[in-house]
Amino acid sequence: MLATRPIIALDFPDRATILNFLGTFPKEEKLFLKVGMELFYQEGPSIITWLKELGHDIFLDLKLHDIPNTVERAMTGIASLGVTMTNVHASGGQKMMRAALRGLEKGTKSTEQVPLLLAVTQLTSSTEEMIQKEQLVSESLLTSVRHYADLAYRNGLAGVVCSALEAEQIKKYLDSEKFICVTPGIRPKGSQLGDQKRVVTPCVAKQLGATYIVVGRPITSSKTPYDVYLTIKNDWNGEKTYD
Ligand SMILES: O=c1ccn([C@@H]2O[C@H](COP(=O)(O)O)[C@@H](O)[C@H]2O)c(=O)[nH]1
Repeated sequence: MLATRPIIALDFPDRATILNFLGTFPKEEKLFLKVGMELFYQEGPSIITWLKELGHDIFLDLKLHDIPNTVERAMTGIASLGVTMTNVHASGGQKMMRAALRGLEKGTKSTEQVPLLLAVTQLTSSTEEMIQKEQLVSESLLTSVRHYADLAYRNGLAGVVCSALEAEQIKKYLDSEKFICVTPGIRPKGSQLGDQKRVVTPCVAKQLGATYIVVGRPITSSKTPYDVYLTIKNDWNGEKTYD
């Protein structure tokens, strides 16, 4: 399985700004949008209903990380929103991951699909040095990411959030092509890295086995978001490369 549409990270403060942003896209273009903490905490669940009514698919990226009971109950609420994908931090542990799945199953209507549950491994803004010094991880970053992916896989999650740099290794390690690798830290050649550390271009992400790419600022900060979106989409789909 390989997604054709890049997921756009809608890191905006409110509905008015999104209306402006989406106004630069043709109305008939159905997008895969990621709603994260900034937008969800400002606008609340109604933002999801609204974006879905416009015909878009939603990845709700709240990265839950709490005790299993709390995460289970929160996920029941999230499932009722009808999102396609959502996530937890893998470092919350196996019990928490299983609780999250239970919550999603409880909250999903019998006529709808249970949202895909992903586990965030190591943030794409983290480096080898950071995880060793700040998290006291004694293994390499790749080993840590693979370990979290393995926990997610063995506990029935659909996939992980990781850098595309690790996607190939994860799939090999788990011997599963179906396991989803959703990869932020995507930067077309020449674009600003910002706080991202483990980055690749859309084209390289595909070669490395990413299932989905997540792109925010290269599109949302552009003066021509739709053009940039199409260029990234083409690069991801192998129709054009940057050099
Ligand atoms: O490891 C992670 C997990 C989530 N993200 C999110 O993806 C987007 C990336 O945005 P850019 O503007 O393209 O950097 C953002 O919403 C993050 O919260 C991530 O970057 N890394």
